[in-house]
Amino acid sequence: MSLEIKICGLSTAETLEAALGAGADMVGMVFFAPSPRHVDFATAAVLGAQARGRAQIVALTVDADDAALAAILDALRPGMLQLHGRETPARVAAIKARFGLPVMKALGIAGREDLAALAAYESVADRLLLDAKPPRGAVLPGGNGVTFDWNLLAGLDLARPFMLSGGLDPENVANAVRLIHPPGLDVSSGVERGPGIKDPSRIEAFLRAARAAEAEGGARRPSGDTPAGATAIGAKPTPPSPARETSPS
Ligand SMILES: O=C(O)c1ccccc1NCC(=O)[C@H](O)[C@H](O)COP(=O)(O)O
Repeated sequence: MSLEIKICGLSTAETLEAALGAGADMVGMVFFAPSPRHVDFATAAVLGAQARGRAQIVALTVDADDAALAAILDALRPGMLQLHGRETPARVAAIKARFGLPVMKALGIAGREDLAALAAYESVADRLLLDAKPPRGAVLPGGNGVTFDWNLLAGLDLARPFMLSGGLDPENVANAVRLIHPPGLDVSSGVERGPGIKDPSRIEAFLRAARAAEAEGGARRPSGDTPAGATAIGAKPTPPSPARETSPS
């Protein structure tokens, strides 16, 4: 399976077009009012029509109830739901049963202990999004531009595909691909020129860098086979790049 790349938090026709034109596999729209990337239903309907048939459309929600989910689905008509709140495995299963869409569950990773939650979710979700845990005091559960120690995922072998997420950008994504060979990548802040303001040139640069690293390293390797240029898996943890200064507007 080739590397799947999601550009998240798109909110304008111009930046959505940049992501689609640059070959994004998935495009995410955020339905979370405190986010600078939040889209209203009218905008969602327009962006959904623009993206349909060109990439997987992902609706991103946070602890939304069934009525809110139904309204979002009616507006955006997504192909996938991303649950980025405290949804339990049972809630994930209930949403799948109720709405009949593939579900990607986001999980926050800060330390090895956070990997314990993966098993319960990989049995109910179609895909996992492994994001950095929000920094203390963060307003948003995601989209914070913060990385975590990617070495924590060395040799990770899940029953479901996962997307590496959190603080990725055009400058660091190649190393993430070489180190982890993730099945998927997800980015939001790292392709913006300010909170919620996507930058077409950074979207294009991110996709270009990720695809080049994928071509260089090929498909996912068994653990222990570290390609040249990458930090040896299991070596001294790669210090996360400094959290980007992002503050929700
Ligand atoms: O992006 C947001 O504003 C957001 C708000 C509330 C919940 C989740 C949110 N984003 C989820 C994503 O999938 C982001 O792409 C992911 O957290 C990575 O963000 P970043 O570190 O900025 O690349």
